Amino acid sequence: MNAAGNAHPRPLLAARDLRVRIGGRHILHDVHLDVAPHGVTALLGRNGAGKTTTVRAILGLVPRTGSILLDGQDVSGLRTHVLVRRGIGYAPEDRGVFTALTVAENLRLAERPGSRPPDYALVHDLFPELRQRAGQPAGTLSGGQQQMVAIARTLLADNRLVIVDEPTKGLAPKIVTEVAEALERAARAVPVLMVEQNLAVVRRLATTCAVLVDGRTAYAGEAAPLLADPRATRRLLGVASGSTRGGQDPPGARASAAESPDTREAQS
Ligand SMILES: Nc1ncnc2c1ncn2[C@@H]1O[C@H](COP(=O)(O)OP(=O)(O)OP(=O)(O)O)[C@@H](O)[C@H]1O
Repeated sequence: MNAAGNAHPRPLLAARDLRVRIGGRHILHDVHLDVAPHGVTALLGRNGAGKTTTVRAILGLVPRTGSILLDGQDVSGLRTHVLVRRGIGYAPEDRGVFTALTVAENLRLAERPGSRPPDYALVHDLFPELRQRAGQPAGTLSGGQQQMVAIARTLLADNRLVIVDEPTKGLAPKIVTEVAEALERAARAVPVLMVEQNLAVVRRLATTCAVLVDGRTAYAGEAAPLLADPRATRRLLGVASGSTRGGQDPPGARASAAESPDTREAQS
């Protein structure tokens, strides 16, 4: 219960009727998404469903319509640099690491004059390797280490929401576990919106989720009931929930919210 006596606290970020059109093509039609004020919210969907575009729309990196509230304040019309100043951190799918700069220099880029001092203790506790490799050019790091730099940067800045896009993509299983552990601990400090196709990672980290199908929200709610329903995950994500990786289309599989009577439909 929150102070108002509601079972569901106000979402930290609430996107409604988010639409994106690029080059005359409708990429997002009607996305709505609530990011919980605590822990990890997962954004799921098959390849090409619109997950990255949704994140980019929230950040103002693509022209969008619809409403976006951050902590109840309308931020729909704000440009990216203003949203960043308002405390939205972003670790993009390509990690956005400056390869010619050292690890320490990459981290220093996240420091924001005038806001609270960067929490290097937290970052070095989560990612001890980054302290050891402080003087190493980031371009010589492994993919997993670069991912750690990208996540660490979002934690150093004084952010109230961190968005990570496919943090475990392409990583070896051992590194996936390390990144998942770090995110789990990071989410105790700041709420996280995570685009992820590794359902084992989603199961471990996310309490709430939204599933996109063809640029529309097809499910929004608790993650556990969805992941416990192999028929629903097969329909919406293209895999049975016992599988590790969502997002791939098995032959003959077709995600359709309309044909999912046992799956809670998205609510406006
Ligand atoms: N700049 C763009 N120009 C044209 N089409 C685009 C652009 N960006 C995305 N798209 C298209 O929009 C659709 C959604 O792409 P998006 O990257 O958001 O999906 P996704 O769910 O993140 O996919 P993936 O899991 O493969 O990363 C895809 O069909 C993609 O080809």
